[in-house]
Amino acid sequence: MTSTASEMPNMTNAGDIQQETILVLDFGSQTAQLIARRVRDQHVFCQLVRHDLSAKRIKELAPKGLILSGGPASVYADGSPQVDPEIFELGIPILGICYGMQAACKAMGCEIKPSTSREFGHTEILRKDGGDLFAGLPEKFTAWMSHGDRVENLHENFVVLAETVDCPNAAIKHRERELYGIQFHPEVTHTQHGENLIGNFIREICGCEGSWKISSFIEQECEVIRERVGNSRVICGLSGGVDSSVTAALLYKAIGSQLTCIFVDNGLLRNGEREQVEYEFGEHFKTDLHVVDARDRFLNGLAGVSDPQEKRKIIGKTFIDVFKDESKDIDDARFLAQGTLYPDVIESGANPDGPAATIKYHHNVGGLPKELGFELIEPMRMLFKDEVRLMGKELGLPDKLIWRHPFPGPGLAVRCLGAVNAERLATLREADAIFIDELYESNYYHKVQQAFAVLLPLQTVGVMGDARTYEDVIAIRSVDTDNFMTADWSRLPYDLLQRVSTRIINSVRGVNRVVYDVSSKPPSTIEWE
Ligand SMILES: Nc1ncnc2c1ncn2[C@@H]1O[C@H](COP(=O)(O)OP(=O)(O)OP(=O)(O)O)[C@@H](O)[C@H]1O
Ligand SMILES: O=c1[nH]c(=O)c2[nH+]cn([C@@H]3O[C@H](COP(=O)(O)O)[C@@H](O)[C@H]3O)c2[nH]1
Ligand SMILES: NC(=O)CC[C@H](N)C(=O)O
Ligand SMILES: [Mg+2]
Repeated sequence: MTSTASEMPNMTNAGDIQQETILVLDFGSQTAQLIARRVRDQHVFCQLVRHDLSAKRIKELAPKGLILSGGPASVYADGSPQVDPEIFELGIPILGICYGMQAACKAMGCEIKPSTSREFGHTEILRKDGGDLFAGLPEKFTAWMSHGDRVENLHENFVVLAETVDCPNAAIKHRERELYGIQFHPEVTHTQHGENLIGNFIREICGCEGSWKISSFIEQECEVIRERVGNSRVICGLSGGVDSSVTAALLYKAIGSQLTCIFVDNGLLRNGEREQVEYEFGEHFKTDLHVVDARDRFLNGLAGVSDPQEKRKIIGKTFIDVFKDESKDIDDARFLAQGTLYPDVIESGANPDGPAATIKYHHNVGGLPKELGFELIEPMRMLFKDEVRLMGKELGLPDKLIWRHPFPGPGLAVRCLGAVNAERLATLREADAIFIDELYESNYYHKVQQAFAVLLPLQTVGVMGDARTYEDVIAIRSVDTDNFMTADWSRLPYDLLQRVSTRIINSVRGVNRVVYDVSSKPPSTIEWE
């Protein structure tokens, strides 16, 4: 069978989930991802799905529990997202958080209204009842709230577990069903005992044992890969980045010499990157490594294109074309392995069960051509970056590689805003190398999670050697993040920024201005395109 990108062969299908799973129904909360991470911290697999997933589909997926996330809307507003009321008949324990609680209560016949006193930030929670959800928690604790609506006229079927000064129904439980609601957010670290509360829900109430560990995931995936691949060969797109290196290491563990790695020099790489990959993977790892020089092919394809989504699509397609051509000489190369991660999948809106918003087409997911010509193997499609790093460690990869900053597959093309050509790429490459060098020199490289330079599509006026200049602007970006779904800009020391700026302006021809990006994600993203 030849798979197309839209079929997504190893997407979760009915019956796919063997391990105990919690599903988070996403109502658009900024912290929905965080809920999933918190659940996984308890060694229980957790997936984000769309808020209106039908009860029928949920039953097929057979989760041990459901968590309804918060969300920006008001449940009483026209067109606001609602749950399928049938989910309350499935007999699966449910925890509603903020909007999720309000949506559940509305479905159960309670009234939700705008509150006269809204609660944002730290709020004291006062417990009123024992109960499993709060087991082991103190009578009073501080939680993080962010709501303007509240549940009024609580139905008699509910009992109140906790209140705050301004919110009489801060935590509730249905008398007959395993249905809980909390108006505060246990997933954020500002909430005291949030971890215990989530732990109580998934272990005591949903009955999860918590056996989902990276080491068992590796063994399980190796089995799945061996079974799927049989005696065929697997081509792995290897970029030298964390994700594909871990993918390659996992595949090597599973199928050994049936693996061929292809590194594509797409002309969009950073200074010295090709040499580094050739050295590290050719010398240290005994894999069959093909290095393909496809610089002209990519740059010709990108000529005259400045739309970011268009760039990603062209790059995604060219990658596949290169993989196809290169694998012509490789016998029975049926499979293509990629280091696709969960955030790539979610942000591309590519999971039919998942939340729908398309933020950008990651070149390796939404940017893939329809007729792929390979069956995809994406063992980490359900993992977050920090989990992949753990897996890399478990598989014995060196720290230097595991802790490398991520570098997007479309490379410098999405950091060279506007036209992409050899000359502009050279300018960007030089500026980027200086920034990274200074980060290493000052021991900041490993204190931040991702840093890079961006070449802006505009010129500004400068004065150099008493003469007017009208030249390019370089933006530098550095972020602190643990899972790349949310991020804050790094508070780099001024003298470091100053050294970077001086070195770039003095030595990179055609640049007369450097700016530092002070935006967080959200509302910005980490990359500029
Ligand atoms: N230059 C390249 N040659 C071959 N394959 C590539 C190249 N760049 C990206 N890919 C493929 O696309 C996938 C996604 O790229 P992405 O940048 O997200 O991951 P990565 O490079 O492996 O890790 P990191 O996020 O740490 O950079 C890679 O896992 C790899 O399979
Ligand atoms: O392989 C990739 N293909 C892409 O198209 C792509 N876009 C963003 N990124 C990387 O993803 C992380 C989050 O980036 P954003 O905040 O810009 O969405 C950051 O680490 C980005 O570098 C990509 N990686
Ligand atoms: N954080 C939330 O889920 C907010 C829910 C709803 N919009 C409110 O203001 O109450
Ligand atoms: Mg990369």
